[in-house]
Amino acid sequence: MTVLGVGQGRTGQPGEASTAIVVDGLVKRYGELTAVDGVSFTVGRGEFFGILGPNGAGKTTTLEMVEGLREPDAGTIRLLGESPWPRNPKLLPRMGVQLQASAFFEKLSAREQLQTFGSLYGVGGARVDEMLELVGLTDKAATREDKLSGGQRQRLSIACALIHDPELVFFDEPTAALDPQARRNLWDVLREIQSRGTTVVYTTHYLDEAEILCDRVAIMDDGRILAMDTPAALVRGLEADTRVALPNGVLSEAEAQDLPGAERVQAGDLELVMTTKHPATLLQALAERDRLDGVSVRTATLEDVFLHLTGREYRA
Ligand SMILES: Nc1ncnc2c1ncn2[C@@H]1O[C@H](COP(=O)(O)OP(=O)(O)OP(=O)(O)O)[C@@H](O)[C@H]1O
Repeated sequence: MTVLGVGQGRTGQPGEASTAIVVDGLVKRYGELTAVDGVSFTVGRGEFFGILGPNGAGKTTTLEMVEGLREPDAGTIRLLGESPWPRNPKLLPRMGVQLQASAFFEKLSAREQLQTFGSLYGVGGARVDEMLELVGLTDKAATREDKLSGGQRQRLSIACALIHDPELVFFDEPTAALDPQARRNLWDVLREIQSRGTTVVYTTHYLDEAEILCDRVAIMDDGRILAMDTPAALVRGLEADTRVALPNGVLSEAEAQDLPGAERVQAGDLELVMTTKHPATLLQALAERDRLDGVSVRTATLEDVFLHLTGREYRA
């Protein structure tokens, strides 16, 4: 396992000032079950850090302990240099936690929800408008929260978590149960939040999404972190083959076998699949022969990393 040290993420500046979170040896038991089993990680300031894993991996329990909502059985947590447990009032203005949509105040419009949350921190007015704009809800400002779509409600709950301009925000599965388009819209919002310098810690069971959004990820299973690094480094560490496929009829099997870089060739019903450790060589050879029509290239993903780590297919 490769573990990046303090501040070696986006900031590249090692040292205490660049550290937002330090978690060491976290344990949580529910009766016989050890839901979180010795979890340690560090998040640098400004980093977008993802905790990934299938259902029941222990992501939410970990997040709730880090947020100060749940007491750990063992281990230590420092958030912005402070301990979040027992409830630490000094941290509250500096961190944001996305509440479940069910925690909205009843019968209020999107704008009123934000104003109400804002008033708890003494902010309002322009900041409310700015947040509506950030999450793309300006034209829904007057709409009651229970009349918003699932994606819009998620975006409103993200805006509520950000209303007081925290240094650090936590999102627990913000894109769960959204359709693909709504998920993508939310990715833009999450990226924008990060580009403003906010540290983001989020959980997801969508590995493809984490690969796109996160600076670093921790892959969890059965209460433990199995690997932690940038998505690219985790995938690179597999040294997996690249799969280059052409629709049938573009190239014969014999021609494919003669191509430089094509290590294995498999003729299927619909396509011819070549696997290679040298995709550039193989693609160049195909280009020279003018055989790139309909080509598809698949490199390894975090799902392959999960398979490699656990020996089983990833099931979100
Ligand atoms: N309050 C609780 N009491 C007893 N067991 C719990 C409690 N909360 C969680 N668990 C169990 O602890 C394990 C980890 O749950 P957790 O919710 O942290 O996982 P998760 O990775 O967030 O999963 P999901 O993606 O489904 O939310 C699961 O087996 C769950 O059933």
